[in-house]
Amino acid sequence: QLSTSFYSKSCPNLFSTIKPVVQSAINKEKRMGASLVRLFFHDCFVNGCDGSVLLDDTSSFTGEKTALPNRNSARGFEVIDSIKSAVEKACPGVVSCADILAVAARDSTVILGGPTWNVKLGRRDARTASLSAANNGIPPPTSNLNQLISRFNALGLSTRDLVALTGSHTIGQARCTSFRARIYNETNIDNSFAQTRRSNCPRTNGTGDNNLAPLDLQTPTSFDNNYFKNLLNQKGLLHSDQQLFNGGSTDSIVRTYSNGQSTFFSDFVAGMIKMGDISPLTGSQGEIRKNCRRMN
Ligand code: HEM
Ligand SMILES: [Ca+2]
Ligand SMILES: [Ca+2]
Repeated sequence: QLSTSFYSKSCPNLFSTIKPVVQSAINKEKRMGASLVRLFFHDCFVNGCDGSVLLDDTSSFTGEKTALPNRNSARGFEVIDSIKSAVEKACPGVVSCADILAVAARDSTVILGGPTWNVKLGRRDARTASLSAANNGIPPPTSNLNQLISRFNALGLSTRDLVALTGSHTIGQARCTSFRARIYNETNIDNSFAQTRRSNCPRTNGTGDNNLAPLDLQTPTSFDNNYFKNLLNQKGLLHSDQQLFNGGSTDSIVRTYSNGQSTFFSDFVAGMIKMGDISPLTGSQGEIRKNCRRMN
C-alpha cells in the first residue's frame, strides 16, 4: 500500500526539500549520514517503520530512546527535526516522520557514495512506542549468526537481506563498549587490528566506554564494499560483523559482495525497500505528527 508517488500531489517538492537539509548536516559532520541510516533501521525493527524511535520520553510516557541499543548511541534527532520543520513549511500537516526517516536514510546513502532508489511512502506515525520491543527487537552486537538470521527472518527479511543491510557498517562508528569483548577475547580477529583497537578501548569495563572506532577501518565515510573486504581479513569490528564471515552459511554472500560493489548495491537497495515495508501504519491508522518528538 506504500507508493513512490504518495506525496506527488500533496507535497510535490518533498524530495528537494529534504535533500539539502541532509546534505548540510553531512557537510557539517560526515558521520551524520551513518546515524540517519541507523535511525531508520532502529525504527523499522521495532513495531515497524512508524516513527516510534523519534518519540521523546516524558513524565507520563516512555519511548525507545533509553533502550539499550539507542541510549548514548542513536543520534540524528536534531537533523530529523530540521527536516520536519522544512517539510512543514512546504506542506503543513501532510508528511509523516516515519516517511522522513525513510527518505533521509536514502539521501544519506547516496550522499556518501552509495546506491539510490525510489523510496516507497505513505507511512503514518505511531501514537505509541515500546521500550521493551526496542530492547528485544534490535539485535545486540553479541549476537551469533543464527540469532541474526532468525531475527531478520522473523521480520520477513532473508539471510541475504541480513548480509546486505549490515553492509551499512561500511559507514559510521561504534563505541568501545560495543566491541571491547571482541578485541580482547576473540581469536577470529586480525592481531594487529585488535592491537590498534585496544589502544583506544581500555580493557576495563567503565573506562573509555564511549570511545569511538570506525566500523569500516578503511573508508568510514564512504558507502562502498570495503566492509566486506575487512570481514575476509578478520577485521570486522563487532562480534556480530565477523559472524557474517566465520565459516558459516553467509560466507559465500560476503565473498560475492567483496568481489564487486554492484551486487552489494542492488541487494542493499532491495533490502532497504523490504525493511521499509515492515508493518507500516497506513490509511487512517496513527497520525501525521506535527513534531516528530511527540504525538499530536
Ligand atoms: C545485523 C545486526 C546488527 C547489529 C548487531 C548492529 C549493531 C550495531 C552497533 C553495536 C553499532 C554501534 C553502536 C554504538 O556503539 O554506539 C552499530 C552502528 C551502526 N549500524 Fe548497525 N547493527 C546491525 C545491523 C544494521 C543494519 C541492518 C543497519 C542499516 C540498515 C545498520 C546501520 C548502522 C550504522 C549506519 C551504524 C553507525 C551509526 C553511527 O555512526 O552513528 N546496522 N550497529
Ligand atoms: Ca518503529
Ligand atoms: Ca566504507
